[in-house]
Amino acid sequence: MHDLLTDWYFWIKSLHVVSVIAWMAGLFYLPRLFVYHVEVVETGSKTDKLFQTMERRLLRAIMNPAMIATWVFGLSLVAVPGIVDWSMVWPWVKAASVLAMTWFHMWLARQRKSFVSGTNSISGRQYRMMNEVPTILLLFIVFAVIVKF
Ligand code: HEM
Repeated sequence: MHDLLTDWYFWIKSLHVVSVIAWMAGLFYLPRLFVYHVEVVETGSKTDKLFQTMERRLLRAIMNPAMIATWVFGLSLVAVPGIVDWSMVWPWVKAASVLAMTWFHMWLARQRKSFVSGTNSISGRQYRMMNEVPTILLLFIVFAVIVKF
């Protein structure tokens, strides 16, 4: 099994990066949709339903599968012998950041449901601020995996 993972290392890493890109695209875009949904769209209108459809499809068709693929390929990379040295700092920074990114994904999924039930209580400004979370985590993750401090 270890030999197999080593042979496929570059393929797994490529698939990991592709999944990461798809996941990040959604993590950046969904909170932007929420900003416009709160600030411009009237609750119960046709546009409200259209936004709900766009948000549901983005989350279910792109973000959920991309998050799962990122985890599956990422954990496969962890299992490749000699790739992660847990005595260094970077794997811990990366682990904490990906857990935070996953929490952010779940938070967005909860907010999506609040639009469906008409109970959203978060303002456009707050969604704009939350939109910075994935950017900050992305910086931590990329510096961790590439600089490997
Ligand atoms: C979800 C759980 C994740 C796990 C378990 C994981 C694990 C890993 C591991 C073990 C590597 C290999 C490092 C190496 O070859 O030296 C890697 C590479 C990489 N990861 Fe992740 N990762 C995860 C999520 C993410 C996320 C969310 C991002 C970006 C936002 C990301 C970006 C990258 C990049 C860019 C590389 C390639 C670095 C290089 O050039 O070698 N990963 N990941």
